[in-house]
Parts: sequence; structure tokens; C-alpha cells
Amino acid sequence: MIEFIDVSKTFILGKREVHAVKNVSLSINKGEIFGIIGFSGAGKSTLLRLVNMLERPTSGTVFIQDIDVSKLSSKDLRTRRRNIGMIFQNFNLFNSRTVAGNIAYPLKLAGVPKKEINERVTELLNFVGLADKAKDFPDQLSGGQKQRVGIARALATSPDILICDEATSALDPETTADILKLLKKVNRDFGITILLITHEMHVIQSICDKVAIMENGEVIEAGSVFDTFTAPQHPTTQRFIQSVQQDLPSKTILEKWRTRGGGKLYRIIFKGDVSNEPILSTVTKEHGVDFNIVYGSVRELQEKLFGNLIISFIGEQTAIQNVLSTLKSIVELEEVTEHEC
Ligand SMILES: Nc1ncnc2c1ncn2[C@@H]1O[C@H](COP(=O)(O)OP(=O)(O)OP(=O)(O)O)[C@@H](O)[C@H]1O
Repeated sequence: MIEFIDVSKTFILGKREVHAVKNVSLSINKGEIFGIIGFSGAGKSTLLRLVNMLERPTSGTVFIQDIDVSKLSSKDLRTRRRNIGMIFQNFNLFNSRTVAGNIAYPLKLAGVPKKEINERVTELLNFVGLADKAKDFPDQLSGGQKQRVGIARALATSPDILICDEATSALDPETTADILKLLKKVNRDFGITILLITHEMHVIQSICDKVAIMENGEVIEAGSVFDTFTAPQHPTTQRFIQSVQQDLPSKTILEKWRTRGGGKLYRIIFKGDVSNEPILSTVTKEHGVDFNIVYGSVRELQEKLFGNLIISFIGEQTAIQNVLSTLKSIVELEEVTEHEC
């Protein structure tokens, strides 16, 4: 659907070169919700501007639905852009137009007959849950309602791709959750491919299928949200993941457990179906070992379970070693090292 092949974008500022995007290769498949995350200045917005064709790459190629967009004429670019809806952090609504007027605007630009526009606007107002707000002006709406109008307007021309530029960053957590649910519905009901940029990992965790992490213009890690969350490779990815899942208790608690038990602590990671089974109790019982769960969580990611438990084992050393080697053959297990505390 969208493919970046070795794409770079360099801006020239006087004598200085700014390498906003560096050698990015990424494939975004039809129907996916793909998130791009990175700190400020990482190159996310530039990458989006390459997709909606507001920037051309300095080198490399951007394909959208198998078309090399750098080769399009200005007229073709305008037509292709209608196929891409966009929503923004600050909503970008026309304050002088009503809610219905905002949603109708792209259809008017496209020369759609008035009757069809009215039907489509009514349909979209119902879809985003704002049927009673058609005649209101944006100033009379809450942030969440404004973003619903933004979504309805972006969907007006029935695009195949929806780009979300920090679409929930200005909203409170509850409204963010509602808007993310609505985006998921847009994706599911209409099969629209969603490309979103954010600096918040919980947004990625909530709705994305795939994620790319950007730093200094480069994609430093990319893959399924499940794989990235359960086995982050790059230190920056690990920092983002830690912002949403605290997988270790405080140092004070860990130290207490260490000294109390006089022993070692282990982290066990369960992935997928394995989390449904009583592995821990079965294996420890078999070897006459007891255990304490010091800390832990089991969460759902992309309809799969992911468990992360910190355990201390109590029993004979040889029995504990047997438990550890049996568990290692079934789940991921590692010692929680001193420096983590
Ligand atoms: N038009 C431009 N001219 C010059 N430099 C630019 C331009 N657009 C972006 N940059 C620079 O490119 C780099 C990447 O910027 P970009 O806006 O893509 O990052 P970002 O990850 O979206 O950041 P933020 O989250 O703060 O919006 C930055 O150093 C920025 O200053």
C-alpha cells in the first residue's frame, strides 16, 4: 500500500544540511494500522509529508498503491491526495463553518452534487456520533468532538489511507481512548489503512498492528507491536516500552525481597497461549519447590497475552536448579541482575 525504499530527505538551511529522514525502507500493508513513534525532531512529520506528497524525497522512492509519487504531475498529485485523509493534533477545522460545513468542504472542492454531499454528511455525522451537532460551530465543541469532526471530514471523500498526525496528543486520557476506538472502527468498518505518528507508546499499544521507531531521521526498529513490546531490541525502543509498562518494582522492594529470601530473583516472560497454563505451579510442585510472585503483570497485546513475572523460589538449591532448567525449556527466564535494582 505504502512503500518507502531507501528514502532520505535533506533540508538545506543556509550552509547547514538537516538530514530529517535517512535511508528509510518500510512497507505498510493495506488495512494495517501502522504507528511511527519517536521523540521530537526524529523525522516523523517529514515522513508523513512524504506520504501525502507535500515533500519530495531527496533520494529513494515512495510508492503509494504501486505508484511512484515523485513521478506524478501536479494535477495527478491533487487527485491522488484526495485518496488520503488527514487528521491533526489541533484539528484544523474552519471556525467560520458549521460542523456539517466542515465535513462538506472536501466534497464541495471535489465538485460533488449538493444532494450527494448532504447524504454523505448525514452518514458521516452518524458514524462519528455527532448527528445532533450538525449546525454547531467548532468553538461550541469539546476537543474530542472537534476531533470527531476532523475524522468525519477526512473520511468524506472515502480515502483508502488515513494519516493521523499526533491526533490525540491534545486530548485527555478518556477522550483519547474514545478517539482511538473510533479510529479502530474506521479501520475495521472501511478497511482504511491508517498511518499515525505519535510520541506516546500507549497509543501504539492500544490500536496499532505494526510500529516503527524513529531516531535522528532513521528507523531504528520496526515490526509487529507484539514482537516489539515483548522483545524490544534498541535502547530507545526499550525506553518507550518502559513508559507504558513498568516491568520491575522499585529498587527498595526488590532489595527487600533479595535480603529477605537471601536468594535470587528471576523474571519469567510468558507469550501467547502459554500464559493460560499453570506451568509455574506444575513445575515447582514436581520438584518440591515453593515460589513467591514478587511482582508481575499479564497484559493483552494484539489479542495475545503477555505475562511478565518476577519470582523468588524457595527450596533446596538442586531442586531450584531443576525447576529453572525445566522452565527455561518452556518460557523465557532470566535472572534479575543486581544492576537492575
Ligand atoms: N522544512 C524544513 N526545513 C528545515 N528543516 C526542517 C524542515 N522540516 C523539518 N526539519 C528538521 O528536520 C528534523 C525532523 O523534523 P520533523 O518535524 O520531521 O520531526 P518530528 O519527529 O516530527 O518532530 P516533532 O515531534 O517535534 O514534530 C528536525 O531537525 C527539523 O528541525
